[in-house]
Amino acid sequence: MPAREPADHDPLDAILRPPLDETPDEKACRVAQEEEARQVSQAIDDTIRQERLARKRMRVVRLLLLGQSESGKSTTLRQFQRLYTPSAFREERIHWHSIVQLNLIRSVHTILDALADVRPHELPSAPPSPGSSPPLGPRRLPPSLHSHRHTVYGDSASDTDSAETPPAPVLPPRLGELRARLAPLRHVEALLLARLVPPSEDAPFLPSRSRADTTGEVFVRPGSWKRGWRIGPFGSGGHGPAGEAERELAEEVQNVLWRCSSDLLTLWHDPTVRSILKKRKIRLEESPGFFLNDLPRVTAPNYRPSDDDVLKARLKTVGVSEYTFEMEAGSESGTQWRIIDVGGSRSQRQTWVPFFDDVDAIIFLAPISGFDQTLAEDRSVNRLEDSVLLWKAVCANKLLARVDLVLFLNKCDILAAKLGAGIRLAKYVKSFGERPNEAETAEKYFRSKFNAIHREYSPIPRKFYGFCTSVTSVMDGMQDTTTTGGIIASVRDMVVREHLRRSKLL
Ligand SMILES: Nc1nc2c(ncn2[C@@H]2O[C@H](COP(=O)(O)OP(=O)(O)OP(=O)(O)O)[C@@H](O)[C@H]2O)c(=O)[nH]1
Ligand SMILES: [Mg+2]
Repeated sequence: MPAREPADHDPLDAILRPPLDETPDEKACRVAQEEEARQVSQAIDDTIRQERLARKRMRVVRLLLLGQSESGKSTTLRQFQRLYTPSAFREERIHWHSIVQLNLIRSVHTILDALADVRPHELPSAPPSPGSSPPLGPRRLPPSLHSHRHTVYGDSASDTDSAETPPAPVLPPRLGELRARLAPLRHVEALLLARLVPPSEDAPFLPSRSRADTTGEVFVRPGSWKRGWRIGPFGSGGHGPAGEAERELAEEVQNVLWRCSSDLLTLWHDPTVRSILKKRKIRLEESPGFFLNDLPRVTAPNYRPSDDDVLKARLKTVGVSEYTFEMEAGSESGTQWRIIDVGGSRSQRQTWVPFFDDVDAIIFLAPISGFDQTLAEDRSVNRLEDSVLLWKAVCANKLLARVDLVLFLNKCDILAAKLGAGIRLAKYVKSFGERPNEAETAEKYFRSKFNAIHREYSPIPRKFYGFCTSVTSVMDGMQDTTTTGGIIASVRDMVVREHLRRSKLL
């Protein structure tokens, strides 16, 4: 057996030790080389230290927004912009002008589509009929309605049949005339879409129009739509012939809307229209991008979107958009934020995972008002159920085990409106049981359910941050955690705290 080396023996030392027969010249050369090497190594160490310090000083905070489509991710992002980079937010408001117009026109088309095949039982004087979708075959009508011979899709069988088979679809003539007068809106919609999406891009419509649901969503890829939309309708930006053409187009759109304005008001306030929408369970007021209650303002020639309009407007996200900004004010001034907003529809969700790697916190949005709705992309899936499954998956994800999750139980305003209108939560969520059908009780119930999932599925214990939100609200009160501004401020504090804790580990 070889003899054991002394404990402090360093095998490298023997190799690096200068030779015993080193001449004075060789020694001087070696010492000079060693000094040079030391300086190079010192410089490398300094660079690394400085980079680390710069990273800490710059404080890049990464925040990822997750949740199903229409949950409110992009709206939350806009709230961050409104609250922390208000001047940039104000400058961008003009870009939303045409999105609001498109949203408005889409609501109008939902009504006009519903008027295309009105059935007698949907008229206000008609007795209630079981279910919202009447049978399409011939039926016996109440005598008072037999006189209506005006049909909108010319059911020939009803014309030839005896008294047993009265005409099926009927539309009061005044509504037929309104429909005809509002036909130019189709053209305006096409103009807006062509202007919004350059010809090389994907078609901006998702093909999902149906009678019960008002989707048929406009989408554009992030970053591209504002480029095609540089010019506001009031001559902001854009010179030369292209700018002139853009301005003319914008004026034409605004003129048509202005000319249609009183017909639009008549249509929206018509009791027959309201009755038809109600019987078909079309609740436009609760749909994304609802501007029919703002008709005079939005159709006026001098219309400019307000903060509220920008938050209420609907533009579906396809792909991933990363918004980087520096806080303009407050103690966090200088902090760079990267907020990553992803598309939430099912086909978009595979884009999420690459962002799990380097994120300080996640805001997960669960729109609890969706308990009686199905996904636009899959009519067999209940929205609330989808949110619960997504939340479970996010909580259980090992890559996110050490990331703080913030839950926004969103669209509480719509939840309150639905329960207030008599829609019973227990009919859709059996476990809600006999609890009072009130928003406050429902919010508490959902909070505890989502909290329980968080506890059960998180790979390692972590704190639960859950808020009931209506992220379209412009109520601020930074100290008040019941307002959107207050909630976002406390999320910001939490995220910054977490970020600092992580950077200390660098
Ligand atoms: N009433 C109400 N509307 C909301 C609320 N949150 C979002 N909305 C509206 O719902 C619509 C959808 O919100 P978005 O922020 O576009 O949803 P998203 O999660 O980004 O959806 P995708 O881009 O499809 O993934 C918009 O018209 C918003 O104005 C809310 O709390 N209350
Ligand atoms: Mg979005």
